[in-house]
Order: sequence, then structure tokens, then C-alpha cells
Amino acid sequence: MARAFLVVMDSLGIGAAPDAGAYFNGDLPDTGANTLGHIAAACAAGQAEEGRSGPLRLPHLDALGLGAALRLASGARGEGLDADPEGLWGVAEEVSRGKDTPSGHWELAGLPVPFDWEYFPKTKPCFPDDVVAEVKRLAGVEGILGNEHASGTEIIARLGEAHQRTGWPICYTSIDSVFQIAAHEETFGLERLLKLCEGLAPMLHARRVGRVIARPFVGGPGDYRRTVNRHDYALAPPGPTLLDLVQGAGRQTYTIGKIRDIFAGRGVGHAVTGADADLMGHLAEHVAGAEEGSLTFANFVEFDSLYGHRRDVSGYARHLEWFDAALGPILKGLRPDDLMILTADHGNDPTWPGTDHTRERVPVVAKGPYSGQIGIRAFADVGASVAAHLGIGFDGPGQSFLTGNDVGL
Ligand SMILES: O=P(O)(O)O[C@H]1O[C@H](CO)[C@@H](O)[C@H]1O
Ligand SMILES: [Mn+2]
Ligand SMILES: [Mn+2]
Repeated sequence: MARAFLVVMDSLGIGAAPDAGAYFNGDLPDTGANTLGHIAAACAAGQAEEGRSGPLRLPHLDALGLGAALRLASGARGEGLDADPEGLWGVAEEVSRGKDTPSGHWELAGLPVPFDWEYFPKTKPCFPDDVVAEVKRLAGVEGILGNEHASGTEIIARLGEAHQRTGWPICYTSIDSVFQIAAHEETFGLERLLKLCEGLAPMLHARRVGRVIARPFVGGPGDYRRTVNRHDYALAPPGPTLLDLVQGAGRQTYTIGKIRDIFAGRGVGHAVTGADADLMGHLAEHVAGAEEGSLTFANFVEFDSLYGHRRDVSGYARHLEWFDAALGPILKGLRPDDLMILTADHGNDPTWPGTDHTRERVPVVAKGPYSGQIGIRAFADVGASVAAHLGIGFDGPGQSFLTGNDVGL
């Protein structure tokens, strides 16, 4: 029986989406953003030399069709990404209005988001009084710090010391529908932070704020570092997704990384989390041992969280090259009737102003018993194709792109 592996390279956009003009980083529209294209260009120009050097080298992803997808999506050549695709390859576009992680993943899993998320205004303070009061009540503190739009690493560098002195949690948001709480793992306490976020989540979910995110950190003044104990308390998907469908068909569903949080645990049979390096080990183990007929759904978040939001071009390129090198042996371990699709949930161009996601098209490249170009598709077609590969009927909005290609099963 066939198995499926759906792997999200978080934020690896390949060129502005047609509706990018309606999305912003600060005052600048996302028109012209191109996460992969601009990284490749910076590498070729010798402008991404920290911890790596020269043109971007992604031989495994490029052989599957990554460079071809970049050219199709944006017209950008992608210096160093010139292979003739061996796999099934193409591009996907999002219809959900948010350019955030849950919107992207739900839609990839066959569920476009049918509503608008609630966002916080770009004022300071930005949070309503009753929400602040609830944070104080749950945490048993007299006040909160932050209460503004901020980048997570910048705000802990700025307010970490005051947080340790007062014991007040640092609360901030972004252009996404999120309420983030940063607190020191030792002086505030990790368990206490997680309980605070869990307790606050229902109030915010009721207002369509997508996620409450615990952002624990360690260290001292001048050297605060976030840890891998981040936890997202996400609104549950408003309808069935690919995970529910596969589980409902009596198949095993495995998730790797943030996927369990993004789907609020719905349809998740078995889950592992950790840093991307650990997740790659888990992906290799799943390719070696996942049950026949199963779905493995993975998210590699560090492209986005460590490099995209931080506007770190060298770091993003380095992580791509690490990912590609580690993926090589994993691709070789796939069985003849397995399908592995690699894609992304939105963009996060590290050469772009601001620190927020960018509204982009994403690549869809696959290894399996199919090949050929699938053109520019909808995100939901990814979920429909996975279901089709597994032989499970799916009446969601997507159309499988496997039909019409060289089906070797
Ligand atoms: O700056 P940090 O804390 O990494 O926040 C980023 O992470 C959030 C959730 O993915 C996004 O909304 C973005 O603002
Ligand atoms: Mn994301
Ligand atoms: Mn992000």
C-alpha cells in the first residue's frame, strides 16, 4: 500500500503572489518579494557568506524541480538552480486571506480559511483591557510588559531584564493573528508560562485570534536566547482536514514538528517535536518505518523563525543547504510507491524590509511514481493529491494533480 510524506519548508516562497499588493511589511507592499529568488541572487553576488559561500547549492531539491518552480512562479532564474526536473513539480497559490502559518497549512490540507482572523492594531498599547486583565489574573501579577507589535528576539533583548526584575510577562503581537507571551524559563517558570497561555487561549480563540504562543527564553541581560520549548495554542481548524480524513479512513497519521499544534491535535495519531536537526532524524526514521498506507506530515520551522523573521540571508541559505544535504539520503530511502511532496506555507523574504511574512507563491516538488509539470495550482490541490495517492476519497475544494501525469502505480 502507498505511503505519503508531506513536508513543509516553512516560509520558502518563490515569488510574489498575484494579490501581494494587498499585503504589507510596514508601509511597503509585498509585491516583488521572492524568498528563494532573492536568497539565490544574494548568494551568487557573494552577499551571503556567513558560515557558507558562493552560489546556492541545493542539488536534491533542484533535481526535483525547485529551480524550475521558481522560474515558473516568478520568472527569476535562480542562480545555481538550473537542473532539468526529474520529479513532479509546479507552483501553488493561496486563496485564504491570511499569510500566516495556520492559513497556509490548513489550506494545503484541503481547508481554505473561510473567515477573517482578528488582528491587533498597530498602536501601543495594542491589546484590549479585558485581555490584559485576564493575563494578569491567570499569571497572578500586577502588570504586563510590551503590549505592542514587536519582533520576538528584539523584545526580549529590550525587556528581558525588566521582566526578570518585575516578574511581569512580556506580551506582544505581529502582523499575524497572534498573542505571544515571552517569559524566562527559570525565573518565571516554563510550566507556569505554558499554563498561562493555555488558560488564555479560549478567550482569544473565541475572538478569532488564531494563536496564543508561549515564547520561553533563558540567559541573562545582553544574552537572552529563546528555547525550543515554544508552544502554540491554536484555534482548531473549522472543518475536516487531510489529517482527519486519513485518520478517519483507519490509517496512521504521524506529525513532525509544529504540525500537531497547527491542527490543534486534530487527526494527529503520533507526534514528535524538536529542533529542525532532530526533526530531520525523525523524518528519516519515518521513511524507514512508517506504516503502509500512512501519512507523515512534517514542518521545518527554522527557515522562518530563525532566519526569515530575522532577515538573515546567510542563515537562510545555510539552512537550505543543510536541509538539502540531509534530504538526499532520505529521498533515496523512499519505497517505489511512496510519494513525498515538499512545499511551503507562505513567504518570508529575508531581503525584504520589515520582519513579517511575505505573500508569495510556493513550490510543489515531489518524488514518487509521478513526474511532469503540474503548472500553477491551488494550495488545496496538495491535500487532494495526497489523498488520491493514498486511495482515500476527498470531497474538499482541491483537485489532485496526480491525474494526467505519469502514474506508475
Ligand atoms: O518575532 P517572532 O516572535 O519570531 O514572531 C514571529 O512568530 C510568529 C508566529 O509564527 C509570527 O507572527 C511572527 O511574528
Ligand atoms: Mn509558517
Ligand atoms: Mn513566521
